[in-house]
Amino acid sequence: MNKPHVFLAQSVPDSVLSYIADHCDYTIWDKDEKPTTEQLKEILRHSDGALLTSLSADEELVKNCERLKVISTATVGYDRFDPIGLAKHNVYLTNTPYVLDETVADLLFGLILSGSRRIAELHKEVIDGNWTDKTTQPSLYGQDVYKKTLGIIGMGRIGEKVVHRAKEGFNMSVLYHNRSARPEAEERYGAKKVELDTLLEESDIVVLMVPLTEETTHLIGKEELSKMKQTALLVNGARGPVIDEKALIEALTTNEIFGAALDVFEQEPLPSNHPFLSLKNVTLTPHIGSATAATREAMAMRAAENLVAGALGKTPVDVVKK
Ligand SMILES: NC(=O)c1ccc[n+]([C@@H]2O[C@H](COP(=O)([O-])OP(=O)(O)OC[C@H]3O[C@@H](n4cnc5c(N)ncnc54)[C@H](O)[C@@H]3O)[C@@H](O)[C@H]2O)c1
Ligand SMILES: O=C(O)[C@H](O)CO
Repeated sequence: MNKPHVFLAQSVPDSVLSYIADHCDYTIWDKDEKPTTEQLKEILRHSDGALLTSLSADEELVKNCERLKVISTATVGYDRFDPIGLAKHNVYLTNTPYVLDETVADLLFGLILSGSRRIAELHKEVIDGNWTDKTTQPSLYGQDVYKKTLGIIGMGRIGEKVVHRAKEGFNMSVLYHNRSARPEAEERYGAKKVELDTLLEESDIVVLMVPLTEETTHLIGKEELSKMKQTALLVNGARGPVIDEKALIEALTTNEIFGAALDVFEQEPLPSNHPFLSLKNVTLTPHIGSATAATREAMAMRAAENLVAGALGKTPVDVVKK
């Protein structure tokens, strides 16, 4: 029997490629520039499945792809894909939940600690040869994390792992804002579900961990920032557009809040003239929430398992239901 054919828009680890090759024939896109929409349409017309992690897909892309059964992304966030549009043409969208939760929560705690204790800012002072008596003056003191109040917006898989670290490691109080109540987390961590405004007003550290949707676009803007404490830190591990960056730059410039620690941005990579780059009260990382060798390999394998299952005509484990 002929194997199904899958398209890989980017390379994958050898172990993952070998798994795919056991079940499918494959083509890998090996050019530096991404395929154009027209090239992609043509490729997908001849594919049973596709791994499109760094690309996007909607109804228009797949409407003439009779063979195509699955589009897999090696990410948990799927905001660049339209699961409803794909489903209209019997194409599953799959993502990679669970396997990255602990790793992303670790990074978020790195951002919390860096932002609160000014680690990135003072690291730069040391590197630049500016370690003088002034470096330890009160105006450069940080904020405590231990026993402070963490406000988590988006108490999902990753949000809960952040809360676990906050409670078990740092004895923090936890407020959360989520679409639905999480009674287990309330019982386990003493987390309290509150309205967004209350969370903003009462938290020392506000962490964003919601998916990017119409509803969460610019969830944090001028008005929301004005409700935060002047000593508060804003941490974004979700997606850049969840924050209105213009409003955040204003709040950081006028010290309306203490600082921000950000892994995601409205435009990625950040343009070289971006105002964030000249602010001191920010920690910036280049969207590396899940970027450890082990986790990225686990994500690639999970994406491959979904891809292969779909291409073979089975229902993949991680079908995005919207
Ligand atoms: N920085 C990174 O590298 C990185 C890594 C992984 C995930 N992410 C982002 O984090 C997001 C969350 O991942 P997850 O696996 O925890 O997802 P999840 O679905 O388990 O959790 C998201 C939570 O947000 C809640 N939510 C959704 N819309 C909301 C709204 N309007 N108001 C309040 N709560 C809302 C949901 O109820 C859910 O509990 C992903 O969608 C992705 O965009 C980023
Ligand atoms: O959504 C995800 O999995 C991360 O942002 C990695 O891109």
